[in-house]
Amino acid sequence: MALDIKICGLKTDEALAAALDNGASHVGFIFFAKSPRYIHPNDAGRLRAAARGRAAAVAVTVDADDAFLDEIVTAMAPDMLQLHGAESPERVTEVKARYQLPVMKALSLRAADDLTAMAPYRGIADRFLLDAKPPKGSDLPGGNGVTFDWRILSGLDAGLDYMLSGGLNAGNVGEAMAIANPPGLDISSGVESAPGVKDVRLIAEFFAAVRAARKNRAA
Ligand SMILES: O=C(O)c1ccccc1NCC(=O)[C@H](O)[C@H](O)COP(=O)(O)O
Repeated sequence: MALDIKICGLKTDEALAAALDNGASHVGFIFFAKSPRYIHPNDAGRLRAAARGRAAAVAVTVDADDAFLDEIVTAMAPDMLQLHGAESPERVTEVKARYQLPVMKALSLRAADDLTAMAPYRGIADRFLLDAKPPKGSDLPGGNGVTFDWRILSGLDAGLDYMLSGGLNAGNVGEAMAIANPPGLDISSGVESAPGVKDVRLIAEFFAAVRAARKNRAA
C-alpha cells in the first residue's frame, strides 16, 4: 500500500528539494501570519512550480476568508487546501465548491472522545489531518511538535483517508506506524533545527526511518 508523506512548512528551495528528492508525496505551505513557517503566497507560488509533477502542493490556512483564499489560489495554484482552523462542515463545503479543489480538514486530538469531531465532516472533507491539540498558551493551531496517544486511532475504519500528524520525528515514526498504520504521515517541526528552519539532514533521516519501519512491517 502506498504511504503518503507530507513535509509541511517549507520556505526554501533547499528544503523543498530535500523533501522532493526523498520522495515526499505532498509539500505544505503555511499561510498563517503568526507562524515561523509563514510564507507569502507569491513565494509559495515559485516553490510550488518546482514541485509540479513531483508532489502535491498543499496550502495550509486557518479560518481564512474568501479574499485571502482567492489570493493564495491565484498565486500558487495549490493541488489541495488544508483547513487548519475551526472551519465548519458548511464552510468546508463552500470552499470546495468555490475553488474546485480537494480539502483536507485538520482536527486536533488528545483523547478517543475527540474523534467524534470527525463525523460531521465525513463525506465532505476529502481527507483528514489528525493532529495533536496545541499545548496551552500556543499561538499556533499546528506545528507545535506535540504528539497524542496514537492508540486512539487503532479503531478507525480501514478505508478512512487521513494523515497522522503531530510531533512526529525520525525517532518515533516507526512506533506511530506500528500502532496506527496510517495511510499518510505529516511532519513539520520534527525536521527542523529551529522553529521554521527545515534541516535537510533531518528530512533525510525521517524518510529513512519510515522506510525502515515499512521494511520491518513487511518482514
Ligand atoms: O506549522 C505551522 O506553523 C502551522 C501553523 C498554523 C496552522 C497549521 C500549521 N501546521 C500544519 C501542519 O500540517 C503541521 O505539519 C502539523 O501541525 C504537524 O506539525 P508538527 O507537530 O510540528 O510536526
